[in-house]
Amino acid sequence: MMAQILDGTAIARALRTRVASEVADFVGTTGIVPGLATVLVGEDPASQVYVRNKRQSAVAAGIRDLHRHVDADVDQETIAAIITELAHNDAVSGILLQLPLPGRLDSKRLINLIPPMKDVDGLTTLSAGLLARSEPGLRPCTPSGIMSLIDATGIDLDGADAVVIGRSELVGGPMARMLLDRNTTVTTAHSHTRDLAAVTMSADVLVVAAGVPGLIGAEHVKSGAVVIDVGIHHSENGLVGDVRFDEASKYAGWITPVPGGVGPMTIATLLENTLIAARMQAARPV
Ligand SMILES: Nc1nc(=O)c2c([nH]1)NC[C@@H]1CN(c3ccc(C(=O)N[C@@H](CCC(=O)O)C(=O)O)cc3)C=[N+]21
Ligand SMILES: [Mg+2]
Repeated sequence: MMAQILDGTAIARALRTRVASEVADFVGTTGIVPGLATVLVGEDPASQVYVRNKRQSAVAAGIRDLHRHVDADVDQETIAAIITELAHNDAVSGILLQLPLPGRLDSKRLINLIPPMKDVDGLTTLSAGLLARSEPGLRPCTPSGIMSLIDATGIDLDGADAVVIGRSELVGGPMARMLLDRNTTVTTAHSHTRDLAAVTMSADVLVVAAGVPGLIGAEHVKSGAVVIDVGIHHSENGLVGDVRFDEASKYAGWITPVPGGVGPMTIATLLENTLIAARMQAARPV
């Protein structure tokens, strides 16, 4: 049996179309055009590609594009002032500070200058706390997009075994929490896990966000599992993930490709969060 492909490109396109139509309705009823402010520091080529994709997708969905690009040698106070200006700017519904930042900048302090209602990346300490308590709030885009992918398979998550590899603040941490909120039995594995295959072989849902190219192969995948590959690495053979696709797809029931899996869902979810943010601010201004 070969796995069915979880086509993130197609599922993200459908989500972007739905968001675009809801944005048009929102503009019609409120007169407010949602705005997304992306903040890019420096010239990292991958970050430039991602930010360009986010801006283009926003415009295509009827969201206003407010971009700030600052030099790599910017100091902490300058970028703090930019974020504070965006925080008070009524044209801005959502603020996304593209990561990683140059190491001498204090990312956490800068992210926490984003008001919770404009935190479309779900990365502030407050948004993380709301998720930890299962209270309503903006959720990080990648795990939220992955939940949409898993739901597209139609599998029943209640009582299922889920394994997340990785515990980052951007992906693995919030992913485990969101799967728990859907009543799965969640295990988090990471670089210190002794016997990875022993843990992953029971997974009905396996989310791989380890940042290690080709970490997961045939010996890790339970028959029929949903396998989500968050990894994205440049290699001689183009982009590859954390999962050896050729091997894992022989056993998985569903599997995401790289590219065309999680990446497009991250961007579509960012647009969804920007609309949610605009709705919150229309109801109760920041
Ligand atoms: N504050 C912040 N929020 C983020 O959400 C964030 C971030 N910083 N820093 C970096 C990571 C990475 N990320 C991706 C988004 C889209 C694709 C994407 O569209 N990938 C395409 C391929 C793109 C390509 O060709 O390189 C795909 O997988 O099909 C990938 C990765 C968001 N991130
Ligand atoms: Mg890790």
